[in-house]
Amino acid sequence: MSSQQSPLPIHPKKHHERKGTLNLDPYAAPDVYYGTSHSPRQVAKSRTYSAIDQRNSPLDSSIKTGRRTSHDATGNAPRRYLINVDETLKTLLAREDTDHNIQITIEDSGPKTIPLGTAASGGYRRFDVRGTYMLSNLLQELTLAKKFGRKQIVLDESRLNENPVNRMARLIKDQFWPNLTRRIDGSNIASVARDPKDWTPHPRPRIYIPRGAPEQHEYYTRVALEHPSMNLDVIWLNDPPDNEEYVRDLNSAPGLLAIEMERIEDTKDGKPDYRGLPFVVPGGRFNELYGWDSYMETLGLLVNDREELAESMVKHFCFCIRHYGKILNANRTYYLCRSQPPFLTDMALRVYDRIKHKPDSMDFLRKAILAAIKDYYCTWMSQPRFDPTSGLSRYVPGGLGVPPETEATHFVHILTPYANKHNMTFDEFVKAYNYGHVYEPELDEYFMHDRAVRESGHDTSYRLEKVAAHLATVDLNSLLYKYEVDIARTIRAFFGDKLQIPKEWHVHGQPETETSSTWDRRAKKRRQIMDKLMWDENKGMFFDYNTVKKQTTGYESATTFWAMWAGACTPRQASMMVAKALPRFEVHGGLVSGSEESRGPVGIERPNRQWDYPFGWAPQQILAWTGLLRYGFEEEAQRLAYRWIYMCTKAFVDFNGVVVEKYDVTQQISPHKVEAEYGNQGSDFKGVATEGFGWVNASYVYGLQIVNSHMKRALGAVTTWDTFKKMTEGEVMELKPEAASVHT
Ligand SMILES: OC[C@H]1O[C@H](O[C@H]2O[C@H](CO)[C@@H](O)[C@H](O)[C@H]2O)[C@H](O)[C@@H](O)[C@@H]1O
Ligand SMILES: [Ca+2]
Repeated sequence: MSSQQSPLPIHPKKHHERKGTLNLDPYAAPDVYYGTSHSPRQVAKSRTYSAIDQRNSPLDSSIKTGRRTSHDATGNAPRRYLINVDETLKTLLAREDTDHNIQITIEDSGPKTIPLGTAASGGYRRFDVRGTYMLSNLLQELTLAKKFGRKQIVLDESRLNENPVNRMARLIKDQFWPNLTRRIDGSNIASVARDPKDWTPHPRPRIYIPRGAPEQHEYYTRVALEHPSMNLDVIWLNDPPDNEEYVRDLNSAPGLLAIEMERIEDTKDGKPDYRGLPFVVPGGRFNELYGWDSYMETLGLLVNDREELAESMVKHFCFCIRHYGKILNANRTYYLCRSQPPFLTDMALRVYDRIKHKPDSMDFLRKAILAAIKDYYCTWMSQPRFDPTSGLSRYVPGGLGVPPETEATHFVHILTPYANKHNMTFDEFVKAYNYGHVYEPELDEYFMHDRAVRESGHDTSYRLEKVAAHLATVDLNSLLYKYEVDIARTIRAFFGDKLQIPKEWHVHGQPETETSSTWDRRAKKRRQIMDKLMWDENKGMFFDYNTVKKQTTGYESATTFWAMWAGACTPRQASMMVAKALPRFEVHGGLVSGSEESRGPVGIERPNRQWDYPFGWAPQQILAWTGLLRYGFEEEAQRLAYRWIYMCTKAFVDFNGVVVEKYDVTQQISPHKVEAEYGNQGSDFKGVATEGFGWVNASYVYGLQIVNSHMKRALGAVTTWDTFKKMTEGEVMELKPEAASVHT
């Protein structure tokens, strides 16, 4: 074949010229792969495309009719295809997407094969791309190429038949994290301030600024004046910002809450200029800085060497604690009274460990610990969250009325009987109730618990429904135990056992200097109380403690393993949890949130709750793996990580690269299909998933640090745990060295 017909790098003399363009890493990120390798200049220079014999292009009639064609064999060189993007996309979807959802999955019943012309033959020789996985990868690649404006591409086959574990990990690193990354500043405020959950008739971008950040008010005011078309509303926040009536009233004009910015070079006319620090959002309809999602994401970001992102998320939390008094559920006005499970100390220590060579790293750690101490006192150890009788803490956020951010229909079944009772329409009743024009103490009680459920992050679950605000949960108290030990350890190890508290971080009644012994005592005390009030020796697990009824709830929840994560249990308790509790939660795809028995029967009258059986969530897996490793249960940690990674990989392979917020961990075939409450964020994409879901992305790359290389190979071949176990029976499993460092 002449070089005219085959101008791709098969000619040694041409090889050098094409370095960095057509000879790109086949696994390069899409912006590089479709941006550089197929730049218009390169296309014009190369005769590749003009050399395509259209009669033999992948778009000829034989493809459209699905007829098989004969192929030439090639040598051992990696194969590349020459593809006209639009037409191949059209043909591919027409043949293979038989249920028309713009995804190619195992539920489609097309011929499952499409011939593509090789680049080496100028499109003349063709080979079949076969099977759901390769075809769906083709769809994903073509969709990406189109997004980058490519009309024609040279596509490495290795992008289509890539080991699925490598592919998913690669997408998380190169695409999902960047696509989930946001900043809030003048360059994008008009779009990021928009809220897909905004319920008002005329949404507009609004940014609320705390009184302690006048520089941001000045900055955004200038941006709004300079860009009137943005229609940006810049509003001072009241001080204090979390008065319940005030927060309720803000629901008629909801907006973003300002977070940390960095000063950059002044504008041309000498005005102070700022840039928002980056952060990662959870994904789906959640487009803000979230509380515990950010911690989970941090674990994945650190695996993927994105410490600068993790660092700035810690800085955002410090900003939130300083100006809003807490780590917010998320930075929207309707979350001003609500926090989420606190992970700041562990997050900051992990980040510090990765940035300690930087000159300002000690400042970073100091500020984060000062912020965590303030969060501890103001949020978690103040009433109503702190229960002085038990000495434990509960999720009890403030707030009035109906949480506005849920789906419109979410509370219909609860509120309709009250609307009928007051002879009002649904909307009239909600308004009257929110503004105290009708008095319904039972509803007040219901919504107090509902808000607590949301603050717990486990929204929603029969474990917590109608009782959450009374519960000293295992999860929260384990996290606070971890705060206490981390603070003690940090003060001792980094601050000479004397941490001075500057004025801006000082809390009423706090000593001017914090020392480790106080924090050690607090931790010891909490552990004793947890042991006394929450531990069940017979069941071998910790249970939530009802501070009103003064008894444990008996609801079996995977949050029992958080005590292991935090180091709040004895080695003996840890062994008992492994022996007795673990079998109650371990299923096909890892850990289920709670036991089926505790959840009880479900049906039309009692629908599934997304944080109950049979659903499994990334944070539960991550914390259990880390806890198990902490107490020396490597085998169990590896097995659970294997199960979870297998399940995510299987869904990814069979369902067009899907990565979702949560999974039905009992399902072998389509675990990503979850019919509960808010649907499943991350499943609704056309052609290609571009973000995954923050904490699942993190769990995947973090879990890959825990399984050993043998397991990783088996996962790449999509081998179930049971098969893998049979294959390796009798072998002694090696523990990956990285696994030893996954806990702090
Ligand atoms: O809008 C409904 C609820 O959405 C959030 O909760 C869920 O998503 C969060 C983001 O991934 C996650 O942190 C939480 O655990 C999920 O249950 C939000 O946090 C809730 O406040 C909100 O009511
Ligand atoms: Ca389909």
